[in-house]
Amino acid sequence: MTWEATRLPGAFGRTTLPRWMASFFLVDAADRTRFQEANEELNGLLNEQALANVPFVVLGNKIDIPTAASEDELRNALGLFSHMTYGRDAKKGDSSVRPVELFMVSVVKRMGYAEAFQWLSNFLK
Ligand SMILES: Nc1nc2c(ncn2[C@@H]2O[C@H](COP(=O)(O)OP(=O)(O)OP(=O)(O)O)[C@@H](O)[C@H]2O)c(=O)[nH]1
Repeated sequence: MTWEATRLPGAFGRTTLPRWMASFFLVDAADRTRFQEANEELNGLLNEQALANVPFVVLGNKIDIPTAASEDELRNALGLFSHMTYGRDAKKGDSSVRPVELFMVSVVKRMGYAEAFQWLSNFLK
């Protein structure tokens, strides 16, 4: 589980935050024992004022493991159904929804994350 990287803003302190362009949150989709912990950590970050307008790419990793959670299961476990997102095909511009999206990936098999970067590129132009 490698969400420590997304905690980096805290290390700078609230008054000296750099401007974040995007946040990546990597969850081990094959480790259901840590889904609750991941849910709390992610929702804490989503509620950070400094990250309010930052696109969140949530990566459900290790989908090459047959017992890994499905996208729906992980979305539900992380509470992502409650966050309105732009959707996979939508573009930047609708300020009423927040860019938070889940992508299922396998880092070792190099699967899935190209789509995530493609989606993110919609918000960095
Ligand atoms: N099967 C599979 N293994 C992976 C994948 N990505 C990383 N791993 C392996 O998972 C192992 C542990 O890595 P992580 O899950 O990132 O764990 P960590 O962040 O170091 O440690 P924790 O925070 O304690 O989970 C390593 O041996 C990685 O090679 C993947 O996509 N599929």
